[in-house]
Amino acid sequence: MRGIGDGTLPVERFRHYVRQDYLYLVDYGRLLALGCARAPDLATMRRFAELTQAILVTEMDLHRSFAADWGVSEAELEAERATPTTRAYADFLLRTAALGDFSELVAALLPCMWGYAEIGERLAQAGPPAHDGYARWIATYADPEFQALASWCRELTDRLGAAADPAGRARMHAAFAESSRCELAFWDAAWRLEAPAG
Ligand SMILES: Cc1ncc(CO)c(N)n1
Repeated sequence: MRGIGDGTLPVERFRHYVRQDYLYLVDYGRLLALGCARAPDLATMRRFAELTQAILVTEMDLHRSFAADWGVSEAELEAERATPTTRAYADFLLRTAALGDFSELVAALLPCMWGYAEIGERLAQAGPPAHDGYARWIATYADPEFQALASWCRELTDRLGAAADPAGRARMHAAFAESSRCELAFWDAAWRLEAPAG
């Protein structure tokens, strides 16, 4: 992340990250769409629809723009093979969405939004790097709209946590912790240029 902030990140690591992140975002979009379907009220449904749109359109446009810069087509991005780390993270999210309750789903999606909002904000405060692509990456996550969606996710998690019984809260904690571990592993996998599964 520091390498994105100061423009020194070797581009092969960034490329690896963008290609795997594209696959990740497809499933993250599915998670949000499932959240939309399961949301307890219409106002929450609308937010989930907005979140889904923000990921599948705005955020993935960023990835598509990088791919275009590298002469990589959208179809090639989609055809990329997932690494074990990408697969494990996406499987965990979708398993939680399929088998857990709405509160667990929300706790599982929070580290993704919160982590990137935090990184985007901090790197933006330090000023844009000389590298155009990395500056674009930072601007996407520092954007007030992304920041607002991340804040809303935090508030929703707090509300659901306050309303949950101790066992429900423990399940939320577990989902949040597992997702946070997956986030860290995802950065590390790009750094190591992890090979695709199978
Ligand atoms: C792995 C990962 N987590 C969170 C985000 C932010 O949506 C992202 N693009 N990728």
